[in-house]
Amino acid sequence: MPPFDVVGEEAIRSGRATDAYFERTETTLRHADRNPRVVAEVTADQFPDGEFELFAGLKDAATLLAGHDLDADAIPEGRLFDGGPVMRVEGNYLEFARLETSLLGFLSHASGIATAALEVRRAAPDSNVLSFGARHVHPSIAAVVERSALMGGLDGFSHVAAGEVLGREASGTMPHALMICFGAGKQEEAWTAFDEAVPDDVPRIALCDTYSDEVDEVLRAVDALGDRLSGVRLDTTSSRRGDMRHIVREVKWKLRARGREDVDVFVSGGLGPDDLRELSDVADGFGVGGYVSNATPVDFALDIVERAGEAVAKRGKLSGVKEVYRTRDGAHHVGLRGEDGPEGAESLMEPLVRDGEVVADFDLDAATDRAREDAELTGFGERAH
Ligand SMILES: O=P(O)(O)OC[C@H]1O[C@H](OP(=O)(O)OP(=O)(O)O)[C@H](O)[C@@H]1O
Repeated sequence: MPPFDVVGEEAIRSGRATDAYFERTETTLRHADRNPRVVAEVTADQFPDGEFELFAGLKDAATLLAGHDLDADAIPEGRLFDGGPVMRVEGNYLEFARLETSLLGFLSHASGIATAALEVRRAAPDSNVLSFGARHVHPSIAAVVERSALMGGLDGFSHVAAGEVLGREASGTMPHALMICFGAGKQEEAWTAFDEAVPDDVPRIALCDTYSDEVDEVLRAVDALGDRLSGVRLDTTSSRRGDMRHIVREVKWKLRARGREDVDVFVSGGLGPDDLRELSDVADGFGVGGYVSNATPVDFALDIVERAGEAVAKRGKLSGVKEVYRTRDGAHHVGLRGEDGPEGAESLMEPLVRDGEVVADFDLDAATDRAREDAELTGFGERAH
């Protein structure tokens, strides 16, 4: 038995990370000597409805398909979509039947998290926003959470091992546990010990809400660390929160009165886009956890839409191979392959896998840029969203 309840990489790659009915399907199709050439599409909604979502998780999905005798196309990571396929797979069905479960899981979870991150980003476009939510999810998907958060436009993340996977460094300073290890009335000792202990390149951001009033602790942190203090974090628990906007403004006022306008004020704890809209003109940065990491996965399904060259579909699904477009005015359009798209519209599908070889690249910064540009074009995350 493995030490943790984790389905491993080998099970995912080999296709054992699947639902049992695909194994039964394979057995039945082989028994019947039937393995049709099909086109299958991954779709969340059939038609556009004005609600965009951000596409993520494609790097892992492509890795899953690699080495199988099939072709695949997809919209690039970081594009917004609203109805119609985000991906299509063409090949003999038995090449990829058992991969459906993991394929949808890779895309669904990452896209849900990336969409929530983009909402957060759009709510406070100029603030420093970090992803703090890995603690809410199974550790085996921490890198998925942090990569998706970055794709949505967050500025950094807290999870150390996810940073190793992504080749980026985790951020963060001190929890309440550190303050409590020193004890009430000894906040100065905790902040000073932190300053003495951690490397110089770690920002000195003092947690200022543990035992007493936020303004009081902030001014004490200023006195304790002097010029070395670069910021303060207010993580006031919800039962004691009061008017956070007023508290932040008062903190900023009193920092200014001390000649310490340079000290940044960060807010964290239970925040979502509405809170960031409310606070972004007074606070300098935010830590956002559960709103992003606990996002509902996108409800993707994989459906066969063409069998042996003939358009097919189950009831309620649209038959035939489709293309998706971004129109000049920022709308999403779904049409049949071979038809002309709307005039001036951009076709979104690109080659992903050819003859089992991954032909796309998955640069995270480029995906983040696409997400920002698409959000601006489509109006994603504006108040009405
Ligand atoms: O609330 P979320 O948006 O999900 O963000 C994550 C929260 O987790 C931490 O607090 P927590 O009280 O769990 O830990 P701490 O007391 O050690 O800081 C962190 O300080 C955030 O407030």
